[in-house]
Amino acid sequence: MSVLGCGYLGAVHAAALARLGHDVVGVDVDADRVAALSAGRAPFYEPDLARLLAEGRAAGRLRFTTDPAGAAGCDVHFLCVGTPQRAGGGEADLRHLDEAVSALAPVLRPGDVVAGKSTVPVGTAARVADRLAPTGATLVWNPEFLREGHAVADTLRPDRLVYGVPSGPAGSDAAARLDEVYGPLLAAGVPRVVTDRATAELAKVAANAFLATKISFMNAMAEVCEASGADAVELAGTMAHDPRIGGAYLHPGLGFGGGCLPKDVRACVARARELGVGSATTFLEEVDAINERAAAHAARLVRVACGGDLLGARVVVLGAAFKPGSDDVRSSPSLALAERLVDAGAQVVVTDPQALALAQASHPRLGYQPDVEDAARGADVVVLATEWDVYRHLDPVVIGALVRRRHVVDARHALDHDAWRRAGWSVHALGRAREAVGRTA
Ligand SMILES: NC(=O)c1ccc[n+]([C@@H]2O[C@H](COP(=O)([O-])OP(=O)(O)OC[C@H]3O[C@@H](n4cnc5c(N)ncnc54)[C@H](O)[C@@H]3O)[C@@H](O)[C@H]2O)c1
Ligand SMILES: O=c1ccn([C@@H]2O[C@H](COP(=O)(O)OP(=O)(O)O[C@H]3O[C@H](CO)[C@@H](O)[C@H](O)[C@H]3O)[C@@H](O)[C@H]2O)c(=O)[nH]1
Repeated sequence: MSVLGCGYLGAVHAAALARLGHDVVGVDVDADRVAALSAGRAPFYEPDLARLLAEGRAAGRLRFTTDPAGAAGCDVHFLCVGTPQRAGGGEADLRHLDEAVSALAPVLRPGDVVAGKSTVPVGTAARVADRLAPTGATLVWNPEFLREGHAVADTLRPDRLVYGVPSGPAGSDAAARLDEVYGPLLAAGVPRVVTDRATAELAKVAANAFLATKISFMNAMAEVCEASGADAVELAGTMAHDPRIGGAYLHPGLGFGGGCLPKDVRACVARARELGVGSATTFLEEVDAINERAAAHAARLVRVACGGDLLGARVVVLGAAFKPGSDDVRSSPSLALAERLVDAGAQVVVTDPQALALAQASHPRLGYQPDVEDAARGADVVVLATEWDVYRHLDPVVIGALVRRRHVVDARHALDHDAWRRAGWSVHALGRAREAVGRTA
């Protein structure tokens, strides 16, 4: 089988298919990425991916190429190319998908299955299916729900498999072929939902929109907590006891980033607007707006920690990745915060255990320092922006001896505030007015 697009999704998918026992060719237009993957190197940081790539190569089941003709002879093809936000608008940019479909079409044979895994606006599959009709291949939509940082485990043990298939025998045959592809997962009890293509496309978009909604809901409540003297972390903890609500994605803080949630919320807004569905448009616009406010709010906390003026203040930002366990800096809330601080006149030094190279490439005007202790030296404020374990476990006494002033802003609620206070730090955190009151009392 073939996998078109070997980024965070496709490289993991290709390696996982090889693990399931299939012969796999990965196709990507990025020659550097193909060279790295062909040499068995993961082109980005993702735990366990290098091991899976090495395994696939050693078994002779996994190869990579820049030539789409390499997909010839495969009977199942997975579309895993990027669908980023279009420059200057919220819509999804489907250019890469259209190019991949054009490149694939000449090698397709009647009865082949093309499975779209990229996240797309509802209605895209119908359009792609029309384009593929002359080839006789069947298009299914088979969205992917993996999380970066857990991508290998999520691909080999997904919560669910979703097949969006056309009606009729072609659809049933394609579903049966996907059952063979995912045989070991189904045998292990992974639930599978067979539906139409539009529902499958939306199953993915709606899941991400819902996760984003939970995060923004909690951040809105954190704003209420600050205004009223309540505590957002304790509030989230009490809500989590209700199994109808659940504790996942209720962690207040700097908000959601990455290559998925922000652009998928905006693409859903744009598509709902096109379809004339005002409720989804305005609802998700607010989810996005609350998320944008989270970084602005964190920047204000840093200003307060600095005594009201950021001009010339030295601020160390712990974390550049959009979340721990990844080197991905797409729409990283940490970097958005760092940029705001620079705008306000601060001298910002960013550190991160994995993401510095990508951060430096996309945000060249920020200062960078790979070593956390060197980064902290002479700082007026320390900001915890990405909750890597290495930052959670920093010794506030050791860091306290390096900085100029002991102010810490915990934008992810990841530090032991009592331990930091005992070491002489003033601690600032979103949605924790009571702590702030305690501090000034
Ligand atoms: N990253 C995730 O965690 C994740 C999870 C689930 C779904 N998704 C969705 O999967 C899709 C891919 O996301 P990603 O994070 O892997 O993006 P990415 O940017 O990391 O990877 C996309 C890859 O596609 C390649 N590409 C572009 N045009 C191509 C073409 N014509 N032919 C072959 N390759 C081409 C690029 O060179 C790149 O390597 C998106 O729709 C995304 O929303 C991503
Ligand atoms: O309570 C929470 C949980 C997460 N986040 C933030 O939300 C963002 C996204 O986190 P996560 O969902 O773990 O990352 P992704 O790897 O982007 O995964 C999401 O996006 C993928 C791509 O579509 C989907 O496949 C996954 O199911 C979906 O979880 C990160 O910035 C987190 O810091 C919070 O702020 N609070």
